[in-house]
Amino acid sequence: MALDKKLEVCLTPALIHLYDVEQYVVVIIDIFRATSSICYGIENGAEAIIPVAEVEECLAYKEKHPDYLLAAERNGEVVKGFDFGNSPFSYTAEKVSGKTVVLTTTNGTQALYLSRKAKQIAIGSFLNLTALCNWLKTTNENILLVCAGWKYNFNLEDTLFAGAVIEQLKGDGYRLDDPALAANDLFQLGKQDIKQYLKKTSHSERLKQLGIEEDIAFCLNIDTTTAIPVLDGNQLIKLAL
Ligand SMILES: O=C(O)[C@H](CS(=O)(=O)O)OP(=O)(O)O
Ligand SMILES: [Mg+2]
Repeated sequence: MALDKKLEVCLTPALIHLYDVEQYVVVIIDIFRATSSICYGIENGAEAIIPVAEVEECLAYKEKHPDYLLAAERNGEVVKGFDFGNSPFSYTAEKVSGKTVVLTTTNGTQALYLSRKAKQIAIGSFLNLTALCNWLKTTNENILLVCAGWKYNFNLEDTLFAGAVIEQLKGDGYRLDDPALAANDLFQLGKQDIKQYLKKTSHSERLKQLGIEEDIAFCLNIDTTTAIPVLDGNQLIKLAL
């Protein structure tokens, strides 16, 4: 089979300048917790989630749209005065159905901003893993998996998830780069028990100290949703299939 499409991994947003993102469908990955919460919110009927890089940008939206919900998180905590932060439990149908949410987080929304010129941007998490992969297979495009990492550094959970995506796509005519091969090798190490394997991550430790271990377990549930959030203009909406 001719390997005519690229399947690559950007291990941290600090490396995004190495890629010509316009040539790729980009998948943003921030397992703990931004992209898991976005997938859950869109699945639960949020009309749109508007990702912004800075807290101040959230506030500017509220002036024009008093009905929007404002979500802001920094260093794992809800920013004072905001409706909620980055916990998936804030994105239930009761809270977000029919609503537009403006969201800024420490890592995930930064990765999104830096990838904004991509051919198309989709949001990935363990929650929508198989739905995402099935759709990616139909795009017939080069794919770049962008790991949000932690403060521009590498992290295990986002890379392992990239490896899980590669597991479903490899063999479909993609040419993998070395980061993609490494991510898939990491997935082989952790796949028997992902929750156990990722217990050692520094982010699990941070969230545990904040008393939000349930968020970690929730973000590692596999295939509990099917919605694929995609960027349309400046907002994330459910991809119409
Ligand atoms: O809210 C989170 O889980 C993290 C916070 S941090 O990594 O501890 O700063 O933000 P995210 O943008 O979802 O990685
Ligand atoms: Mg994160």
